[in-house]
Amino acid sequence: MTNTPPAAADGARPPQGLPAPDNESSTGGAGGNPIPAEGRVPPTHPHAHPPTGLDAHLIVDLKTFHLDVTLKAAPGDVVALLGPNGAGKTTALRTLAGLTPLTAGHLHLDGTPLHRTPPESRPVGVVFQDYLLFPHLTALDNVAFGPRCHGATKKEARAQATTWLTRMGLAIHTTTKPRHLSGGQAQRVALARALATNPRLLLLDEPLAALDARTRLDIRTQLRHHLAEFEAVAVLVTHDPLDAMVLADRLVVIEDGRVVQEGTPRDIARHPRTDYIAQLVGLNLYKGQADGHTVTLDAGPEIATAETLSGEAFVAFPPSAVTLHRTRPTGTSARNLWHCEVAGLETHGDQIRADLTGELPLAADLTTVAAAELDLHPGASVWATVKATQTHAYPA
Ligand SMILES: Nc1ncnc2c1ncn2[C@@H]1O[C@H](COP(=O)(O)OP(=O)(O)OP(=O)(O)O)[C@@H](O)[C@H]1O
Repeated sequence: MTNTPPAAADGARPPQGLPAPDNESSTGGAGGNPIPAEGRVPPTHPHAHPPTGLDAHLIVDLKTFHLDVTLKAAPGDVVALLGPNGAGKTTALRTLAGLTPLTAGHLHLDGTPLHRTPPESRPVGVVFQDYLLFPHLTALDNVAFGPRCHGATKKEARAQATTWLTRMGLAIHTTTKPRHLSGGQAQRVALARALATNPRLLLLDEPLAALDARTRLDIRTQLRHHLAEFEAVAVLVTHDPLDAMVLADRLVVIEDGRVVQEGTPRDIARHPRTDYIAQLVGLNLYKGQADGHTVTLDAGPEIATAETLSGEAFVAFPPSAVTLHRTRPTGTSARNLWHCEVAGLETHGDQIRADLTGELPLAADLTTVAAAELDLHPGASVWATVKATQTHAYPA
């Protein structure tokens, strides 16, 4: 997500258009309520309706971009919005947060229309990518800021903040200021601040993007645990398919302002329906006309499949299912054989990924030793084989 709301990096402006925080450390226990009366709502949000979750049809017209996304989620669901750059994930999240107005459509949470409620009064918690912690406030006061904005007294807010920081394993950091927190600790403080308001909708913008690889692994596990315990709706935006698969129950893939596919991580990984998703989950994907065990691609060649289908179909197989040969193989049991040319080679984990063009454009993975033995280089002519049993065909 690239265009987060006005940053509070200098502590001057709070997230989500909320009033600026009082410096709780300096005002002590006395002091008046800094929150304007019109921005005050009860600390908890009694439901006019039983909690039914999120029911949104987000239609937003920006100058050169049109978003039209339907999102539904039951309490307890964790939904990940995935999509390429510029797809509209940020716009969708900002609209859910009330930072970008709806042009049309609706936004209902637990049966209540939210789009008529100002952002600061919505039962919505947001964790921004760069956390937007107030640098001059301690971890405790940063977290207490959430409930304070939702009308809690200073004492209540601090008690809630202490509970949440303890729950996040940060009890010993209550008096620490953000600059002395590690990335992972700051992330948890930001999550505690959002959760301390008892939101009915939790929004997370690239929650792990600012962390280094090692911290990311730990925090991903912890975040998964906290999200599993969260009993309202959580929506997160991420570029990272692993984060999405680990953290979310359901993925909603957005391309060009529209939902192109949604489902469980397993469904999406097994049945990608666009090139972007196929790339994301690391599969070669083709579309064509199925007739029995053969799918004839729109572009020409045929793929032999294990499944029997008829009509429009997708066929997918992983790059690891491809075997490369420098001369046309004889006596292979693989039913698929294509003549290709190496367009490029790159390291992919501990493998070499060969990008092939020709009869069928495809990606193939092989070991470094195999790549050396085959003397692969850009422009090299190769034969690719794939067993029908390693393909997966499904209706388009
Ligand atoms: N305030 C705005 N006014 C006009 N156009 C905007 C505005 N904000 C975003 N856009 C456009 O809307 C489109 C979607 O942007 P958005 O940031 O929602 O995508 P994204 O999926 O979050 O991308 P990324 O992954 O790069 O963050 C882009 O073309 C962007 O230029």
